[in-house]
Amino acid sequence: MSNTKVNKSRKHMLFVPADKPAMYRDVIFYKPDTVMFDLEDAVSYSEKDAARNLLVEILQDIDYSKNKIETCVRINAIDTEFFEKDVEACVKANVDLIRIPKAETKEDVLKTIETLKKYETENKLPYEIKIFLAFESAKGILNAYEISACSERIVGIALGGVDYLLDLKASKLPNREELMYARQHLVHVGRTLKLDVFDVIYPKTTDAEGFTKEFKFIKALGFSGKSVVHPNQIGLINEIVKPTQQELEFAIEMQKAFDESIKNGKGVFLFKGQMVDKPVVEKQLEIIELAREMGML
Ligand SMILES: CC(C)(COP(=O)(O)OP(=O)(O)OC[C@H]1O[C@@H](n2cnc3c(N)ncnc32)[C@H](O)[C@@H]1OP(=O)(O)O)[C@@H](O)C(=O)NCCC(=O)NCCSC(=O)C[C@@](O)(CC(=O)O)C(=O)O
Ligand SMILES: [Mg+2]
Repeated sequence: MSNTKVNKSRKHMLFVPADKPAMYRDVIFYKPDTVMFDLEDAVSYSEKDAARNLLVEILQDIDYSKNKIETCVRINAIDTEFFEKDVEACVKANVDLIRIPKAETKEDVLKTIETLKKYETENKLPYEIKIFLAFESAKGILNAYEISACSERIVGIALGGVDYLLDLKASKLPNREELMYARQHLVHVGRTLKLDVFDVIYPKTTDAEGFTKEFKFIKALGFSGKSVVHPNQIGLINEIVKPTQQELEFAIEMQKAFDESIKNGKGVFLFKGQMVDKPVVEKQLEIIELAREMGML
């Protein structure tokens, strides 16, 4: 994973409205993989400047990377009066990532990156801020591959379900069937380009059962993780993805058996009644890696 200061895979990105000072410190206890301070839709027009100033002030003070938390800021779109100041603030706040909302064209994303480069150079930033793109419209979804492939800075993509439904003039179905096309399209784009792929927010913050069902479903579709709006949802994701002790032991045993088999010149063999070859072992290696990240090893 391409990441400037924090080196672990992303499963959750926690939205924090950038105008809520009390939430900034609490985030350290919730331990999201990525904290995403929002300057866009969670902040009202009258508070945009104050929120941006607060963000720079607090991020110069708190070092989230010490707690292995990656920082991201969702900026306002390029066609707003806030855009340029938001980008400058991200550089001054030394963030790891910028999330570009409502991405629709390659040209706008490239212009955003040019603006970012200008401020990085002016401020002599010693690293490159990476980019996460959110697709939130029919046009964005259709152009997603071309846009996502336009720069090496792009490390992940996300589906913004609330705005997407508005744009599509669609409504929520019981199992979110209306999102299937966009979800599967973005998973294909993300996996082709080796980017993280993030699913829509789940707005019912106290519905653990509904959240768990939806998270298991989107993991099975191939998503890396989910944008979340409440700390409760971080714990739920950790519980779902954390391998059981039994799964971990199985993975370690299979890896050992595979290494032995390779030494003996055999690429395929039977392990506990199951055929095993390279891709089967690679899946188990993901479990071992995740267990390591989650402190089980
Ligand atoms: C919903 C609510 C107000 C409820 O708060 P409440 O305080 O009533 O909740 P409580 O349960 O009482 O909180 C218990 C304790 O946790 C603390 N706590 C709660 N949430 C926390 C948090 N996020 N970060 C840190 N701390 C938190 C709280 O401060 C309290 O701390 P304490 O007082 O010390 O006990 C709050 O969660 C919240 O603001 N969420 C983020 C909302 C947001 O950013 N929306 C914009 C992004 S989506 C969008 O724009 C759509 C999108 O664009 C998306 C896309 O593109 O993907 C699209 O198109 O789909
Ligand atoms: Mg949105």
